[in-house]
Order: sequence, then C-alpha cells, then structure tokens
Amino acid sequence: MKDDSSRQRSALAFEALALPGADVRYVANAWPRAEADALFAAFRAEIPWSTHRLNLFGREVESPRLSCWIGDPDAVYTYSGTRFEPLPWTPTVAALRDDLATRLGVRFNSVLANLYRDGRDSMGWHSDDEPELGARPVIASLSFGAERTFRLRSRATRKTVLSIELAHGGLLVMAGGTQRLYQHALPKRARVEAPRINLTFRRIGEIRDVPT
Ligand SMILES: O=C(O)CCC(=O)C(=O)O
Ligand SMILES: [Fe+2]
Repeated sequence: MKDDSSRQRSALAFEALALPGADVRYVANAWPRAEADALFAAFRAEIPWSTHRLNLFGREVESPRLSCWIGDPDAVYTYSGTRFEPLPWTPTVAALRDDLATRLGVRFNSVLANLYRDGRDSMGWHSDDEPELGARPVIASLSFGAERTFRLRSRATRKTVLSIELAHGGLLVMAGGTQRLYQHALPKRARVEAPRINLTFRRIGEIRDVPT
C-alpha cells in the first residue's frame, strides 16, 4: 500500500500563551517548510480571491486585502454588515479542513481566507464574536508566506497584551473566552514585499452557550 505521509504527522506541540480568561495556543511549524510552500502556491492559485466590501459605521469600504469565504452551503456568515454566502470547498482547502479534524479533533464547516498582498494590506481590530459562531468559538488560524505580527488587546483596556510573529506553516488556535475578552488585529508592516495567506477555520451554526 502506498504510504500517505499526510496521515502520519507528529502531534502538534502547542505553546499556550498567557492571556487571562482566554485560550490561545500557537505552534510555529504545524506544516513543514516544503509542505507549507506547496500549500501557499495551491491556495494562491485555487481560491477565487476578491476584495470584500464591508459596511463600517454606515460607510461602504473596500477591505485592505483579498478574501474568500468558503464553506458548507448552509454556513452563511454576516460580518461588518455584509452577508457572505460560502463558495464551495476547493480541493486543498478541503484537505486541510480534514487534516485539522484529525490533528485537532475539531470539525470546521467554513473558513475565511485572506490574502495580504504585501505589508500594506492589513486587518483592523475586531473579535470574531458573531452570534452564529457561538459564545466560545474555536477558531484555527493557519499562516503561510510572509511572516506578520498578530496582536491581541483587551476589550476592556484597549491595551495590546500580546504580539505573536505568525510564521510560514504556523497554526494559532483561539478558543474559550478569547473572542469575548480580547480583540485581535494584523497591522500593516513597512518593508514587507512578500504576500501572506491566512485561513481562519470556523464553525458556523453552533448552539449558543447559556449566557453567564
Ligand atoms: O490574518 C490573520 O492572521 C488574522 C485573520 C483574522 O483575524 C480573521 O480572519 O478573522
Ligand atoms: Fe479574526
């Protein structure tokens, strides 16, 4: 029988980040370099990237990056005042979803893909706290390409509490109270010429936790 190396991966050696009330874990080398290179090239070619138009404070703006919402047909997502019907899974994104189900034990039904063309592209402060994600969502964020800084800040104090360099092939998992208590952002970074692709896998249609 042909050996399938993708099914014989090492366990993920997560580092838990110290953030009160939250659950944030990171592993820098979830995908080895050669595999991460191949995934980056596949995502770039396979995903139908477009500029999302978002509604910010009643004003329609173009997001400073390219994006694509992919998922099961019923995984409809509304954020920043815009409703996104999912595009069908591409082969590589579906394979990664299944890989995460095996290695993380979480079955995701949708993903927001973002392509930051260079250091001028960014994502502003937000929490992934849309009601359809549930009260304590598990979000798996995969990074490929240029290394960029990911920041977390407290929703109460607005002070940055953590900065992480997200590496090529890195996997960040946010769970528990992370979205309720913190915001995150991917700021612009001068002198970065290379692109970065980020995939944030989510579960839409969760039964909401009882509010506490
Ligand atoms: O690009 C990143 O690392 C962050 C993306 C993100 O926060 C999101 O898609 O909600
Ligand atoms: Fe986010």
